[in-house]
Amino acid sequence: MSMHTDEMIKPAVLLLEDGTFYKGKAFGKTGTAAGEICFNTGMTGYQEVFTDPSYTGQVLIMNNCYIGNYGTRNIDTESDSIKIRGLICKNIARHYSRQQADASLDDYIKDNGLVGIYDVDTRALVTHIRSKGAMNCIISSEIFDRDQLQQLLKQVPSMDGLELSSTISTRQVYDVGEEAGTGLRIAVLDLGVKRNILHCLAERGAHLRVYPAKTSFEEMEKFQPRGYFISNGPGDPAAMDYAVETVKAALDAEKPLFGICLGHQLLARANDIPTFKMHHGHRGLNHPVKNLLSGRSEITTQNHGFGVDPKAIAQSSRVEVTHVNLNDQSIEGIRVKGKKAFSVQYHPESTPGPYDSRYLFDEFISML
Ligand SMILES: NC(=O)CC[C@H](N)C(=O)O
Repeated sequence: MSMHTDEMIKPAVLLLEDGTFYKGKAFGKTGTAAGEICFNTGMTGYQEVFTDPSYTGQVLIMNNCYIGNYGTRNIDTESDSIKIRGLICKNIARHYSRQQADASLDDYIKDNGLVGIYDVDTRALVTHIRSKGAMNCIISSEIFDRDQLQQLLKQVPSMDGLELSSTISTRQVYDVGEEAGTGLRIAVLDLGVKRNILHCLAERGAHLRVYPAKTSFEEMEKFQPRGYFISNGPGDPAAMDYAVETVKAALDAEKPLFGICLGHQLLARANDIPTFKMHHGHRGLNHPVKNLLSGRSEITTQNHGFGVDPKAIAQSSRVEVTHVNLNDQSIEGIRVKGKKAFSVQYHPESTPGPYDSRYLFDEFISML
């Protein structure tokens, strides 16, 4: 049980690149944090979202008006630590209730050294970003001077053109899943992989070998994998030529390949389809997507700020669209003609989110 008393309430501030300024209250670590501001519309799953490596470098607004209601659990994580740079909320739950919880969100955030601001009008803030688009921001519970904050904010790099995967990818090669027997060896290029993706593959009998972001195709071939998985991850796919080369080599070798989110963007790039920075991205648990091959719709989990160019795909002789977003018609899935290579922009592993798209893991496993 976590209690806040009035004496514990300290001020915090938020400044956006366009000068928008909010006063709120501090929680988590006392400090300053800056990055690209983005918002997630999910009503549950905050801990999985905070630990998703694809959020590296971002300050996150949670749209749900209360965060922390069910505390935190040591196992509800998508990586070994919180990856969001900072957190913006309307309310932090003063009490949490869940029998299996290990800690309050407040304690968890403090332990992870995350700077947070709450009591911000998040509805107004999200509406602002939806109309003005993605931009950088700074939050602080130690610096309150706007000029000083503005100076610090100017030093924060734009997400456009930023390569981040190599900063958070595994340093060492490691194995997950069945090691003796099934022969379903998959080489995983870790660009910031979520744990549940590895779990979804391993529970289908795969033996995974997970490699650092800058591993070459030749190096991974030594494992003699039956297929390649290209993971999700943070940053701008346009700044990742090294990974595009790896994907191209896997395609040239006719190896089955599955990509999720960043992996999808890289599969597009490997086929000369450029990516672009979206206005404010898709982040939530209820994005409707239509599978054009089956005619079925899925409710999907999403977390991306870049997309693949629809015009280039329409003109491509190599790639075809398999999934579209029913909200804005953006490209959600592609496959490479004549090859066993496909990818989706959304997150079939969900966590948090619905299980509608788990069939994609079955399809990849059956390709092997
Ligand atoms: N979840 C992801 O893999 C995100 C991919 C990429 N960093 C984007 O924001 O679009």
